[in-house]
Amino acid sequence: MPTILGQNQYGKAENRVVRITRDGDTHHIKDLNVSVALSGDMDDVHYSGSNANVLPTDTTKNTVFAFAKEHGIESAEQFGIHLARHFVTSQEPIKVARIRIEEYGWERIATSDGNSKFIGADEVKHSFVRKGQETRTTQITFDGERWEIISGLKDLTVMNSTNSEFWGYVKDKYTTLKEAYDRILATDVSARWRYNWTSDDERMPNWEKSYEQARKHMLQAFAETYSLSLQQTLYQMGSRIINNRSEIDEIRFSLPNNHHFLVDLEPFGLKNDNEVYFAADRPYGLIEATVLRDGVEPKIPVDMTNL
Ligand SMILES: O=c1[nH]c(=O)c2[nH]c(=O)[nH]c2[nH]1
Repeated sequence: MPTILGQNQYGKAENRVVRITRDGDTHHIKDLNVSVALSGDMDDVHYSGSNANVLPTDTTKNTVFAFAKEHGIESAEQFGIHLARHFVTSQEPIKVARIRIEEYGWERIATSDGNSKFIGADEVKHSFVRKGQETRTTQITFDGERWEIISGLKDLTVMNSTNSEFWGYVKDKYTTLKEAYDRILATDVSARWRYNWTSDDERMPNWEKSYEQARKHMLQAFAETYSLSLQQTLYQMGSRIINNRSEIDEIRFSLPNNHHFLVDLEPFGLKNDNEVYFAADRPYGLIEATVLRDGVEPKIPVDMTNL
C-alpha cells in the first residue's frame, strides 16, 4: 500500500528556562517552560533520512537559552515572538514555528519584621514562593481516649536566587560536583507537624491560625537563612516553627533539591553571569529530617512526609 506523509512537526519540548535579572540586590525571576515545534520542507528526512533541512532540536533548545540571555524575557509573548521569528526567517526550509510557553509565577516572601511591602528588607529581594496554593493536609487518629493530630502541607514551592552555597563536602573518585558559592536554592516543601494536643481535657489549638503561622514561619526561615546546605535550611525552618508555636512539638520535612544548572553560553559567545539557568526536574537531591522540641519522643512516621 503506498503511503504519504501527512502533517509533521518537530522541535524540543519543555525547555525549562529560568532567567534571573539582578537589579542591584533586588532580583526578578522569569520561569518558563518553552516548547518549540517547527514545520516546513521536511519530506526528505521522513522519506529518505536526509537531514539536509533539519535544524537539530538540540539547536532549538540552545536558542531558547541563548535568547533568554541576549534578549531577556520581558513577557512570554514577546519571548515567543522573538523565537518564532528567528526560526522562520533564519532557516529557509522552516515555514511555520509554533512556540508554546507556560509561565510559572513567583511572588516575594514577606519578612519577619512585618513589613509586607518588602521595602528595605534584604532577605526578600531574592526569596520567592511559587504562585498558586499549596495542598494542606491533616491526619486525625483517635483511640477513644487520646488524639493524635498530624497536619502539614505539600507542594509549597520556594526559591532563593542567592544566599545559598554548597562546598566543603566529601570528595571521592566519583565526585564531579563543583563547589558553589552562589547558587539557586529551590525546593517543593512537604512537611508534617504533630500537635501536642492529645486530650479533650486540654485546650484545643486554633487550627486555622496554627496552619497559617506554621506556613509563615517556614517561609520566613527559608528566606532569611543564608544557606550552606539545604539540610541547614531545613533545620532552620523546623526550629523556627517549634520555637514560635508552642502547640507543635515535632515537624518532619521532605525537601527535594530542585537543581538549577547554569547554562554554558560560551559556545555562542555569550557570558552567563548567573542569569540563565536550566531547571532540571530529575534526578533531584532529597533531603529529609525531623526537627523536635527537646525532650519529646519522635512520633511522625519517617515515610509519611510525602503522602
Ligand atoms: O544542599 C545540598 N545538600 C546536599 O547534600 C547536596 N548534595 C549535592 O550534590 N548538592 C547538595 N546540596
